Amino acid sequence: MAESRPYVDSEVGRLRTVMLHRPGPELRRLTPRNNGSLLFDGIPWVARAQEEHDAFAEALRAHDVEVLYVDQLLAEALVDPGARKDITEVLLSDRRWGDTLRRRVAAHLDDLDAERLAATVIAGLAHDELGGGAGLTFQLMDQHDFVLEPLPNTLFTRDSSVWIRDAAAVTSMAMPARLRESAITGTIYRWHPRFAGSSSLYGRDLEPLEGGDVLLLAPGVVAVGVGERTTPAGAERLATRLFSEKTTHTVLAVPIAQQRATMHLDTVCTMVDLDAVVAYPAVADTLMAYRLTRGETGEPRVDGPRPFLEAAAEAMGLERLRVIPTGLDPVTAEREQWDDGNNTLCLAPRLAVAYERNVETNAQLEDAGIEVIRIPGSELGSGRGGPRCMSCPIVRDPLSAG
Ligand SMILES: NC(=O)NCCC[C@H](N)C(=O)O
Repeated sequence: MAESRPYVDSEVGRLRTVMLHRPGPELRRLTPRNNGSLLFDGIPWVARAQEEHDAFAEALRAHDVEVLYVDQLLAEALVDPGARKDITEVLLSDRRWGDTLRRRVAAHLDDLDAERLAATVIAGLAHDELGGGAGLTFQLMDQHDFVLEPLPNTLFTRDSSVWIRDAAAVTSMAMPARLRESAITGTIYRWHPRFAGSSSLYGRDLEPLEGGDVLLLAPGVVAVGVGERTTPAGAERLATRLFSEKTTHTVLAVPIAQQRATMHLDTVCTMVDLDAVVAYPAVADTLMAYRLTRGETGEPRVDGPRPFLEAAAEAMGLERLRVIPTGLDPVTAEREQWDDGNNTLCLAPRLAVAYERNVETNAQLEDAGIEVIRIPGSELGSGRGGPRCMSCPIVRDPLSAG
């Protein structure tokens, strides 16, 4: 069967192709010394995390979703010398190194074939992998430190790029620990033959914007969370770019508290049907939205704020947006929100993947007519992300006519 071109215009159109990353050696490099700065809340049991991830991928395949893997796509892209040059430049731009270490790392990377280079980009480079003769900076490094930090959050493919219709927005990551991830997606989309000719909506050097904050509420309507990761300027820049494409009429900028539990909009609210979201009531009910529409001067026109759920329904042409709450009592709701109960991945309207551990939220979803595909996530969840965070949709059936 011919490969479909990338196209995503909603959160709920039938999912056809998705990009995942199976956790690997980069997770084995999490230690109690670095897990905080690498944005993990604990030290995952890697073999179990891989089993859980395989179960996720299998559940998707069982529903006829094609699963692509980041490391394979990157290795395939890196066969092209241009891709190799691009990614090597990013790796060598570390300002902590002097010329000697930079030359030593460059020589090391040069010796790697495409597959091993892709693996190194993700897993990083440990001190003892480089050997001697790398100068003072290298000698004074703690042997437990990494010359190139690992990227354990590659697992959360949602954040480093977003497809909006047929264009890729390679995002600009806010946290230092994740900066290199969008160099990976940028390299894949620019150099991998599968994505040849696709246009680019955003870039890794622009104002911070992460994919977990971007919700495609309906064709032409995009919500962007603004908080710990996405800046107001990032939301505004994305809106400007989308309006110039003429396919988006409304962007809702939604301020969210700048704290870990609500790091992205998709940690408090995701779509499960054409007109329904699962949401953490303590936050969702109080969210406000600024509405951005196409202005005459080319700059977005801003109005509001007004309640998000109301503004969303209006922009989507609905009387109201149904809200399925996370958990029943406030304590359970808070626990299940923390464990990504709101972070579901819709495979089609009323069909969503969710972590099995969020028992109450899943029951609420089923009561509301949503079919829930439960997956284990005890180890995967230690990075604080659920099925939506762990998936980057590349092809969904369109909801719009054109
Ligand atoms: N969209 C998401 O909420 N992604 C989860 C990202 C988790 C990751 N450990 C982070 O802190 O960035």
